[in-house]
Amino acid sequence: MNTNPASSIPTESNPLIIAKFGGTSVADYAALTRCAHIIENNPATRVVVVSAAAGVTNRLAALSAGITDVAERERLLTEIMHIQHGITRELQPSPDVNAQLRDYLADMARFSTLIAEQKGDGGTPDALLAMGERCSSLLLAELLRQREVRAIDFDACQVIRTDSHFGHAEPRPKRIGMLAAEYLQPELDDAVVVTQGFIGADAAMRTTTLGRGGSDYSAALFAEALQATALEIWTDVDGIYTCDPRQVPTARPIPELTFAEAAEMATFGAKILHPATLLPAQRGKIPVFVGCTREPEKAGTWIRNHTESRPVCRALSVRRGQTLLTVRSLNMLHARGFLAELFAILARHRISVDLITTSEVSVALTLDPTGSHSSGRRLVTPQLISELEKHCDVAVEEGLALIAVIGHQLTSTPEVASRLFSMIGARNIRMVSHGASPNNLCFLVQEDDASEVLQTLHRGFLEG
Ligand SMILES: Nc1ncnc2c1ncn2[C@@H]1O[C@H](COP(=O)(O)OP(=O)(O)O)[C@@H](O)[C@H]1O
Ligand SMILES: N[C@@H](CC(=O)OP(=O)(O)O)C(=O)O
Repeated sequence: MNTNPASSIPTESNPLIIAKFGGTSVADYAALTRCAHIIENNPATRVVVVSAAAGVTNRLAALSAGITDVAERERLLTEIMHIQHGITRELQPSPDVNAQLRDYLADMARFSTLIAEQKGDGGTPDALLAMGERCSSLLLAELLRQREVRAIDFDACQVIRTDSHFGHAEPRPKRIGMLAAEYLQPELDDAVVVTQGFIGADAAMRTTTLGRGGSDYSAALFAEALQATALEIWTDVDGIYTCDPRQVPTARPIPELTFAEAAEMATFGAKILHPATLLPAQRGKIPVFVGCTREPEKAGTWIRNHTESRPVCRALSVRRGQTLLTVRSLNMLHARGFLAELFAILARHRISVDLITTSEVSVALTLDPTGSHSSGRRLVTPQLISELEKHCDVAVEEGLALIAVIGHQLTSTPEVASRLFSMIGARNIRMVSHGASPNNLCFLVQEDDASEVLQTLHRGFLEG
C-alpha cells in the first residue's frame, strides 16, 4: 500500500477517474459486463459508483410509501428478486456474495413490512431505498473479481456524510473530504473500489438518500473529495443532447458544454444529470464526461469551465408536471415584508421556488420539485394552502410544462425573444422568465403543447 500522502494526490501522471454507472448500465449481466470492460480499459478508474438496476428503485419507492396489501408487497419484492437473480444466474457468485444478496433481499422484505405496519422510524424508508444500490455494488465488485480485477465493495455510508433529512438529505462536503481521506483513499492503491450512489449516512450512521437520481451527485461528491482528475457519467445515451432525444428525435449530442450550461439543463429538466451533480465537480474543477455504456468509443460530452464554442442557443430542456402558484393580496400594495413572509412559509414547508413573476398585487411562482423536500404535485399540501390563505388568496394551476432555452448572452441578443415568440405562434404562454440569467430563457405552456413547442423551437434554433 502507498503510505506517502503526497503521492496520493491525483496528477496528470497519476490520474484518478471516478466512473458512475446508472440504472440501465447495471440492469442485467450483459450490462454489468459492459461496465467491467469500461473499467478494465482505463487503469485510472479507481472508484466506481453504481445505481440500482433499472426498475429496482421505482419498486422500492412504492414499498417505502407503505403498501398495506401483503400480496402487492410480495409482488414488488418478487419482481426485485427476479431482477437480481437474473444477474446472479449468469454471474454465479461466491457463496459469501450469494449469502449477502439473500440478506439484502430479506432486509427489503423486513423494512417493507415495518413501513406498512407503521413500526419503522423516519429512517426506515431510506434504509429500504438504499438496498437497490447495495445489491448493484455487491454484484459488480464480484464480476470484476471474477475477471481478475482486484475489486472491493465499499459502503458509501462510511464516506457520504449527510444531514438527517431522509429522502432528500443534504451532503456535508467537508466531512466527506475528511472521511474519504481516512477510509477510502487507503483502499485505492490496492483495488478498484465499487460503491453505491444515491446513499449516505447521517451523524448517527442512519442511512439517508440524496433524492431520486442522486447517484450522479454521489459520484461528484466522491470526485471532489478525492480531487479526481475526471468524473465519468456512463448512461444509455452517448452524451448530453441538444434536447432529450426521447422528446425530439432530431436532437444531437453536444461535444462540450460549460458547467453553467449543463447546470441550467439539469435544473430545467434534462434528466440525464441530477441538478446538484455539477456543484461538487465545479467546486473541485473536475471535468465531467457523459458517455454511453453501450458505445464507449463514441465522443460523448465533456463539461468544463470553458468551451471553445459559445453559441447563443445551445440546448432546450423541458420539465413537465409543473405547478403554478399565484398569490394575490391587496396588502401587497406598497407594503413591505409580504414577499419575505411568503418565502418564509414556503421555506418552512421545505419548498424551493423556481420561477417568479410579480405584479402590483400578485405573485406567480412555480415550485421546484428537484430542490424541494417532496416531489411533483405533492408539494402543494392542504397545510401549505391554509397557511398561505391567512395572508392572501391562493390559486393553484397544474398540468403545465416549463420549457427552457439554454445558451449564452440570451439577455443581450435581441432576436432571441422575438424569434421564439413568432415560432410558437398561437400557443398560449402562461408565464415567461427572462432576464435573470444570460444562460436561460424559460416559459410555461400547457403540458399538451410541450412536445410540439419543443420540436418547433429545436428546428428553429438548433437545426440547419
Ligand atoms: N438533453 C438530454 N440529453 C441526453 N439525454 C437526455 C437529455 N434530457 C433527458 N435525457 C434522458 O436522460 C436519460 C438518461 O438519464 P437516466 O435515465 O437517469 O440514466 P441513468 O439511469 O444512466 O442515470 C436518457 O435516456 C434521455 O432520455
Ligand atoms: N437509483 C436511484 C438513484 C439514481 O441516480 O439512479 P439512476 O442513476 O438510474 O438515475 C434512483 O433511481 O433515483
